[in-house]
This record gives sequence, structure tokens and C-alpha cells, in this order.
Amino acid sequence: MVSVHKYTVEENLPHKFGEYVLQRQEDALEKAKVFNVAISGGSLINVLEEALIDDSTIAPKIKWNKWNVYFVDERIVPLDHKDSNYCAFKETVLDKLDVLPKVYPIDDSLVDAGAEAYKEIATDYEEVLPTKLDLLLLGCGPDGHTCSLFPGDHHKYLINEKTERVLWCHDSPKPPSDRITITLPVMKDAEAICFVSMGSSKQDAMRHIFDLKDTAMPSALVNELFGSKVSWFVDDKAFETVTSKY
Ligand SMILES: O=C(O)[C@H](O)[C@@H](O)[C@H](O)[C@H](O)COP(=O)(O)O
Repeated sequence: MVSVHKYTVEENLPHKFGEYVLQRQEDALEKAKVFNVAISGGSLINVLEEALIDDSTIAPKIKWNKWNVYFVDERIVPLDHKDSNYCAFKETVLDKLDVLPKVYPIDDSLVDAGAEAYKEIATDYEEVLPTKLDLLLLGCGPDGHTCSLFPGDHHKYLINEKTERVLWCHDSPKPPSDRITITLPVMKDAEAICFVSMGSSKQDAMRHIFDLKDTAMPSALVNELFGSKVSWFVDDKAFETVTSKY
């Protein structure tokens, strides 16, 4: 069963999320010297800023020098492009830190080289990713996608992948069209998975995921497959139409 943490604006979701991340950091550092985290793009990056930088009780406890940061998905664009998840993370988080984590972006030297090279970007990133990540921090799109695992027959190859850990996602319904994404085997091996979903644009997806358990939506499939290690941080707007109890 997944854990759902639901908050109103007054209850300060970013702070609660920050406490959760802090706990995962402490758990990981009890066992190892580094904390291996993979993050998505989108609004999650702003929540990271609010939780881990702006929150004055959480910020001093974050041991950035022990963090290794990877990306659960990345758009195939130069790293300084506005669409790059790395670029968003750099501008929103890294540029505001005095002590930096180690960050592992994609190799962007091949972004203009076409399809064969895109496969290579994915394969190369698979080499970079540790086998077991301590924490995956995920978003969920209004269509139920997570990472760049999109719903629908055209993108079934991503969800069906059993061996390769990073794939090239082409014809993405959300631009830009070419991306890389982690696959379910990476999620299977991860210690913990955490989604953040906020705002009324997520209502329909939340109803499909939590009430209808519609596993055609990749985020619902993640719940079904890996439930006990999955946490959701949601606000009351996103969950307004969900009737199931958690
Ligand atoms: O590369 C991407 O497009 C993002 O990583 C994407 O997968 C994002 O996580 C979700 O779309 C949720 O984004 P929002 O929280 O901004 O809606």
C-alpha cells in the first residue's frame, strides 16, 4: 500500500516533503558515505527549492556534499537550454548553494546527432546511474505520466522494458519530442520512490490513479508494482475529487 501525505496550503507541503527527504538522507548515510538521488523536472524542482533551500529548519540539515544527483528523465537538448531539466535544477537549486552536490547530467555533445546518437545518450546514462538509488523524486503529469514514461500504445515500449534501465523516448506527447527516461527496473531496485503532485490540473489523474487504479497510467502502475516503498505528497487541490481512503 502506498503512503499518501495530503496537505492544505497552510500545512506547508514543502516542509513536510523536506522532512521526508531528510529522513531518507539520514537513513542512506547510516549505511553509506553518499546519498544517491534521482530527480525529475517540472514543478518538483521548485518544491525542492522551497523544501531544501528556503526552509530555514530543513536547509542546514541537508548534507549536499554527500549527495549524488541524477535525473530520472532528461530532454535531449543542450544542458544550457531552457527545456533541460539539468538547466532548471541548476538555476533553481544549484546556483543558490554554497556547498554543491555531485551532479550527473547527460552528455549533451550528441544532442544534434540524430536518432542513433539518442540511443547512445540513453545507453551512456545507464552506465552513469548506480544500480540502486536511495530515492527517486518524481512528478506526475495530468495524463498520469511519470519520468518520461507516457501512457498509450505508442509508448508501451517504455513501460514494457524489462532489462534496459534507461531508454530513448521519442515522439513524446509533451515537448520536446526526444528524451531519455529511466525504466521500471530502476524503480524496482530503488530504496524509495516519492511523487509530488500539486494543483487542480492533477485532479483527473489523481482520480484515475487512486480511485480507479487505472494502471494504463504509468504512475498508477508504479503504485501497483512498488506500493510499499512509494510515497505521495499531494495537496488538497490535486486530491479534491479522490474519494478512496489512504
Ligand atoms: O521531463 C519532463 O517533462 C518532466 O520531468 C515531467 O515528467 C514532469 O515531472 C511531469 O510532467 C510533472 O510535471 P509538473 O509537476 O510540472 O506538472
